Amino acid sequence: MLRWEEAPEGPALVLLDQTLLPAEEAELRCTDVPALVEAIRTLAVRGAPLLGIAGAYGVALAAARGYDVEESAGLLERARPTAVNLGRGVRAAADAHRRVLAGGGSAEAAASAALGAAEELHRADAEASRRMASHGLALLGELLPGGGYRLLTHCNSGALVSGGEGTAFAVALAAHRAGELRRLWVDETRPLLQGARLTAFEAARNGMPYSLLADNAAGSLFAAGEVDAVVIGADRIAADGSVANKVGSYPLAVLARYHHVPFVVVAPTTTLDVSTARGDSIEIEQRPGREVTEFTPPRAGADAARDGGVSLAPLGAQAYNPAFDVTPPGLVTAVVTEEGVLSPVTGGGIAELCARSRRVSMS
Ligand SMILES: CSC[C@@H](O)[C@@H](O)C(=O)COP(=O)(O)O
Repeated sequence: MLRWEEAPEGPALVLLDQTLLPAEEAELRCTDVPALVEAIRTLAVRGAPLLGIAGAYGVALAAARGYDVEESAGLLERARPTAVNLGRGVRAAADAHRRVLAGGGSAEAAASAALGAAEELHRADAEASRRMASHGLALLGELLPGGGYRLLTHCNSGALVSGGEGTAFAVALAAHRAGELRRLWVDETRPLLQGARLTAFEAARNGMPYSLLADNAAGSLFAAGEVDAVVIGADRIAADGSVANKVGSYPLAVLARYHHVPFVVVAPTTTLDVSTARGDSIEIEQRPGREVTEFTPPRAGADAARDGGVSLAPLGAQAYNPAFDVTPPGLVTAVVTEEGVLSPVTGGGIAELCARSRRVSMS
């Protein structure tokens, strides 16, 4: 969903602008770091794994175009706080760049090392996605031996956020290809509608049986016995197994527990963060209140910050708009990574997965 482009006037990072989906599939060419930072803040590029990849390419872009790499890395890393992948991707490329310079290499060689780190991260994420889909499908087979799954998902975790086919969505897609997906329930995911705009778009593209629901309809769906499992992604998993993901994930976990339905988190090991001890230490991004009080339809050239949208509330209404919430490990049935499945979710298990991944992944 993004690519590096070499052009006579210099390199660019080309993104599919997710703010315009599903109305329009348009590309956004970032030729400098401020443009990429803006694309990250406005969610033109989004989702934990892709943020890591974009951040790494951002450092490569700064290096290739002769900007101050350390300063650019700082700007990128601070663009959004919750997904641990962003800082990780940025640091992986910045470290590669720094190592070459420290060894007496040229600026060109350092830039090429930063690009190599970004490409490696991109490739490794595609591979992780394949392995998560396979582990996740096997897990569903164990949890739901009857087959014919009705899966509920939240936000967007497919190819739009990944070097491959995604995280939780990739598991649902694998179930579909295996002939075992009876229905994908797609939460619309207020206020920015990643479910309605993006997951439904990906489900339709893949010919999956899906239905969209307003987030507040989930309770009645569980009560009607229509959900066999919840599958969601993650933006950061703390050392104790707490899972930060799109706001609205935690209420689904509570519902799932009450209704004895498995709640499965699918995330690459690059989303595990053992340096954050507990869920309440995870920084939760607070977004502008107007995302709740106004609606800006996806359309070419629209910019919610500049144009505003259609008012949904009285002028001057205050709003609470956290982008993420945290689900405690006790409510999570399993965490599926490319290195295997952890169930039950414990701090020791997270540390073990993380240690295993260090051989293949980044610090
Ligand atoms: C692999 S997707 C996991 C998460 O990144 C996803 O569920 C999510 O919360 C994305 O939030 P967003 O604010 O759209 O970047």
